[in-house]
Amino acid sequence: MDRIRIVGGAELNGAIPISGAKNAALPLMIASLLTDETLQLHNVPRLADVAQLLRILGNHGVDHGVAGKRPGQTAVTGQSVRLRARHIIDTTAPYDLVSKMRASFWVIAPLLARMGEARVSLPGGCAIGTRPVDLLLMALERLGATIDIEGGYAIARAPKGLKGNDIVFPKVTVGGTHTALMAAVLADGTTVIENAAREPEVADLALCLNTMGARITGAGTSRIVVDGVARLHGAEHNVLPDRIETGTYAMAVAMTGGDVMLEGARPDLLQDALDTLVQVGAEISSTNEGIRVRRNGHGISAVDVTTEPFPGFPTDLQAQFMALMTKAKGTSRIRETIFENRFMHVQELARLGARIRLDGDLAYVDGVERLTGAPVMATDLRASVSLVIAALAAEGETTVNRVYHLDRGFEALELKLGQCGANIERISHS
Ligand SMILES: CC(=O)N[C@H]1[C@@H](OP(=O)(O)OP(=O)(O)OC[C@H]2O[C@@H](n3ccc(=O)[nH]c3=O)[C@H](O)[C@@H]2O)O[C@H](CO)[C@@H](O)[C@@H]1O
Ligand SMILES: C=C(OP(=O)(O)O)C(=O)O
Repeated sequence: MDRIRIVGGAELNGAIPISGAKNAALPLMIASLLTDETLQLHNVPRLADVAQLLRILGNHGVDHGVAGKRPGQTAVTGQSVRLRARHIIDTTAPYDLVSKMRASFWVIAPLLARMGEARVSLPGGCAIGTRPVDLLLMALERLGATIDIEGGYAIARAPKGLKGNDIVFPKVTVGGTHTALMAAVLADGTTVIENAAREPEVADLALCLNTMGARITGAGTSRIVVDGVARLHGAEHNVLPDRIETGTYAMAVAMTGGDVMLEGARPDLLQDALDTLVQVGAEISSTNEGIRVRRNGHGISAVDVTTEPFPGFPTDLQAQFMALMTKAKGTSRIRETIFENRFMHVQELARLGARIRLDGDLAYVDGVERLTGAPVMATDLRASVSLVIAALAAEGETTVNRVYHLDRGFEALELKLGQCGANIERISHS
């Protein structure tokens, strides 16, 4: 298993190209199941999750190919992926595939919409908490599907097709909104999704679906209206930049000090997190090139945050922000409201000398003068990168084990940080 070795203490200076968003690329790839024509996606990050989803889609009959680089794509980021689901050969997504990646459960919606049936293994929980799908199934039922749970599988059937209807989500769910959208686009009549997730990745999916011939308005707001169409066609679409990767590197610069241009990053995708970083003591400016993050000289201050659905502070940046707060002046209170167990990084940060107390969904982080390197273990994707951020500012050497978590969501991490001056290397073990 690969490990990452970091010797802390170096400032970050230079430029980091921001990759396409994992959490947009995955539902966009799944949308290829909705048409028998080709969907070509550009700016798809090279990640383990993308490779795994290609395997899952292949099982349903999707042909794929990497279609070559576009001008402007660098060696470090992105690939263009061509997907064609000319024939769906299997409407079952088995346990051994779905259990490896939660987002693959979303295939249930396009398979049902196009084929009238889908049999998809329930995803189960993961390190950050339970990952329920009751609201995703509720959305499909509202569109006329029958749902049976048998042998660990959700079996959705709509032999006469789906019918547009109102779907009111009792809480904001990104997966639920993706599911509702992908089912409603081919339903007969109009669907109104109330309390829809406003995450940019939902709007990106809707934009792509509209390019494929769907009729969706209001994506990016909490009320989305979908007028169903009989069929969708092929399209070409650019995946939007990864706001979580952007925020992660912004926090790394705030942690180490320095001056880095996050190329291609869009401030509108993470305004709340950027405002928080300004309160912490970083300087943030937006240019045509991207977002410039600087911190020179003075230290960082403790700031409280609460994770919330978009446009609030994202749960996917909570671990990274906690790493930053370990060296802030004062005590920061960090409340996690989306996942009940997303504090697995706390005990590993403690190994580097962080002082953090947990009380239910609240973490109290008392800033310390110095962190010191140690061997640490990644427990999930964002937790693992929080350890990298802490290690960059720790004295001495840190080894981050279980790097496969990082490879799920951070493209060329050691290259991107290394070219800005970080002392970081991957130690490969075959
Ligand atoms: C709103 C939110 O921040 N969602 C995050 C969530 O999306 P993801 O799509 O995984 O999760 P949801 O947005 O669906 O879940 C939001 C909340 O709703 C609950 N829920 C969800 C579905 C369901 O059927 N029943 C139910 O009760 C969840 O337990 C959770 O507390 O994790 C992703 C990966 O970390 C993040 O990128 C998303 O930003
Ligand atoms: C936890 C994440 O991914 P997933 O929902 O696929 O587990 C994430 O993107 O931070």
